[in-house]
Amino acid sequence: MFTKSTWIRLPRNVVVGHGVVDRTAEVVDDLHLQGRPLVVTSPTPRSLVGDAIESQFTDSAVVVVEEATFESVERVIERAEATQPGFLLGVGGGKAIDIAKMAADHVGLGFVSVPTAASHDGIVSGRGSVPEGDTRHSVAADPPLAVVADTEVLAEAPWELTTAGCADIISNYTAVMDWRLANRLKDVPHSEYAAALSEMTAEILVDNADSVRPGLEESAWVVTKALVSSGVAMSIAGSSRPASGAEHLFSHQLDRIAPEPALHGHQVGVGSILTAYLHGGDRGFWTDIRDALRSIDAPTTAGELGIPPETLVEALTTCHEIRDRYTILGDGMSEEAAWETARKTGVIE
Ligand SMILES: NC(=O)c1ccc[n+]([C@@H]2O[C@H](COP(=O)([O-])OP(=O)(O)OC[C@H]3O[C@@H](n4cnc5c(N)ncnc54)[C@H](O)[C@@H]3O)[C@@H](O)[C@H]2O)c1
Ligand SMILES: O=P(O)(O)OC[C@@H](O)CO
Ligand SMILES: [Zn+2]
Repeated sequence: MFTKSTWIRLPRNVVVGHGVVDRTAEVVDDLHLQGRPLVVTSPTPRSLVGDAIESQFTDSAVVVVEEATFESVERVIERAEATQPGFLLGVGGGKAIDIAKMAADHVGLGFVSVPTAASHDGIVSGRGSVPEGDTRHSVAADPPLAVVADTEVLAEAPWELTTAGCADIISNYTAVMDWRLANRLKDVPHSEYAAALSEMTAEILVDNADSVRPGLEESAWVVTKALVSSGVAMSIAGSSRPASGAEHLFSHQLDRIAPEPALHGHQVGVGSILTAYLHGGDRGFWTDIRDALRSIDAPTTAGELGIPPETLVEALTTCHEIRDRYTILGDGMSEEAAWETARKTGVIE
């Protein structure tokens, strides 16, 4: 008897292009959302597009968040209970969008994602990523009802935010390898459609790396399309598996232990060099990953990340513990092997 079922949640409208932030109210109308918005944002994005967004609504409430924590989610929920909005707008980088997404899910309201940086593939996904104690949760949440990605705003964002988004996409290669391995070894549920879409997204981005250059609105367009596509792969999978393997565990651990963590995308990019090496050894394709990262100006070494070598090795040897997600790291690497991997790949000079 056939008993399988799936429920793929996707945004209804994805609006990408020049000046579209001024059409946020129109996008909201198209979704038939009622009432006023609660804008969830952080200080810089608020100063950049806050007025442009708020002026489109007769009345709006705002909550400013700084970190992706459960306390921040709680604060947004309290603000929503106090202000009774009709929907939430998440405006900013990955952290503000994750918090808005999770709070909206909790209070049962619709949510619209307005990224101000092309820095991560949570723009569209039905996941929220939050650290807690020794672990890192990938929380299921309703994906945004709509995405409003203004390429003018995204192109003016600091270049390193865009290169972080590119690296988050390039890391899909190793995430998919880990997912296939986990399926073969541990019978972890796997979707070949989601895996293929995730890999293809990385491939298209790498093929177009030449057109990804600072200040070009065309670059913001190329990268945003890839981030949307990667988020859709996560929605099809019903998990972050197609875009998050051991390279993400490594980055999540750096977020916990590094004196000054780097951007999420930059850390997963370097993690991807390391885990690509583990998948294939000397004959592996880790050099392709490194070269792809270099071609879009993303970091490829501990030094470029600003992470001390000892911290990087500690993250590599302990990150398998932070989540129950089987990857190439298995039940952990020895310290010697971690140093060797980091040196052979040039991640530690
Ligand atoms: N839910 C998911 O599926 C998913 C996917 C990928 C990443 N993430 C999460 O997203 C976070 C990483 O996102 P991030 O790299 O955007 O970090 P972030 O949200 O901390 O943003 C980085 C900084 O850039 C600022 N910023 C945003 N737009 C700007 C602009 N236009 N100009 C100047 N500054 C601007 C932000 O205010 C912040 O200070 C991590 O917590 C990661 O786990 C989630
Ligand atoms: O579930 P996590 O590991 O937070 O991954 C989500 C996202 O960062 C994938 O690019
Ligand atoms: Zn990521």
